[in-house]
Amino acid sequence: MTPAARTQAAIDLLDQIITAARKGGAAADTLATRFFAQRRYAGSKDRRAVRELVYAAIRRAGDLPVSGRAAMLALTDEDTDLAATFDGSPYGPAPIDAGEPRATSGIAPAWLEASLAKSDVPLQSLVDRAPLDIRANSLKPAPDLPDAVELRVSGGWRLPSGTNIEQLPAFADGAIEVQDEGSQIVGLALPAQPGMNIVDLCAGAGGKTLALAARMNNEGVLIACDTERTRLSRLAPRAERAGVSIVRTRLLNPGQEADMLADLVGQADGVLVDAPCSGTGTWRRNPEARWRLTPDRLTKLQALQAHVLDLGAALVKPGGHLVYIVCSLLDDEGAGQVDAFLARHSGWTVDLLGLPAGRPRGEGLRLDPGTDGTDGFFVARLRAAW
Ligand SMILES: C[S@@+](CC[C@H](N)C(=O)[O-])C[C@H]1O[C@@H](n2cnc3c(N)ncnc32)[C@H](O)[C@@H]1O
Repeated sequence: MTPAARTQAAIDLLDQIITAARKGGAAADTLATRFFAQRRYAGSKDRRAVRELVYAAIRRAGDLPVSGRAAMLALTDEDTDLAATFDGSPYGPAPIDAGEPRATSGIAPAWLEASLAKSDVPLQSLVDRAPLDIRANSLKPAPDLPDAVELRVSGGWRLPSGTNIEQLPAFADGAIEVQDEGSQIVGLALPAQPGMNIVDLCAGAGGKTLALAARMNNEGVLIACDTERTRLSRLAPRAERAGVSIVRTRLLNPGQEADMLADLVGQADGVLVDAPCSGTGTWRRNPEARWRLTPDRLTKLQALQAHVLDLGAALVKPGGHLVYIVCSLLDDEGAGQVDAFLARHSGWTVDLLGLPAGRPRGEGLRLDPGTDGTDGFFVARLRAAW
């Protein structure tokens, strides 16, 4: 592909991403995969170049751009080579008209930037590129990763960006899992020992479940729940690959969770509530997610967070732990949720957390990309009365 054709391809893909963000369609990564599957003529260098242009344009635009062309034009202000590809050549974009609309640069839509500021969130690095972190699975022999750099968390490693992880023998053997350093760190907040009875209430595809199972040395009971069948169904094959046999999955029906969890009430040594959230801490990985969030969606997420916290609390046995995690930096989803929980439930106390990253925020700790170099998280550990 010519440089101009790559620019036009990036504009076309951005148009699809913008439409999907507006209408609640597929994520950018999924759209990119489909886009290239339909354009077999694009070689690997073309695909990489187009992806880079697309993600640079997404990262730069704080709010939903009016079009893919407007998003790309915003990049041309600092990139004269890119501007030169708007040359009207076959397969290339039309020449730039003075006064054409350009996407405005920023970190997030104005309402969201205001919420982040209210929560004292350092805005720098929120949409930077994320590194590639893995967790070595202690249930398997130590992986051979000559180019890896050790992280602050035991068993955590950073691989050179661009590593094709799925082609590493250690991945096929279940000796490593992709997991952001911050995610590994906040998971440590739940005491997990061999023989314990633990519930991972919002397990998803099991990123934190598998880390818990390894810390339990695959001994005890680990019940992984979720309301999303597709996500939860990805856990069993991952567990098998990782040599984990203590996980029992339980698919919950939204609205009927309490009934479906009734047999577990008051039984768990520990419950992890890795709650559904806005994902403001993971924009490095899904930068277009900030175009999708609305105040109404945020309000609904907050109600869901309070709901899953209450569900989780009921499962904890006297003296047991409830750990609340969100990959959001907003106080309304983090520290504020824990304050509201403590106001609703008497008899719970808060444990001080000593983790290798993060700073105190309300009754918990917050990790942010700018300060910690991890995805953003809030975590708090609560203890049930004896
Ligand atoms: C942040 S994600 C979990 C990520 C996962 N723990 C991991 O480490 O990869 C939140 C999960 O909560 C699930 N969820 C939403 N509502 C729920 C509910 N009422 N009960 C249980 N899980 C729920 C979502 O389907 C989603 O998979």
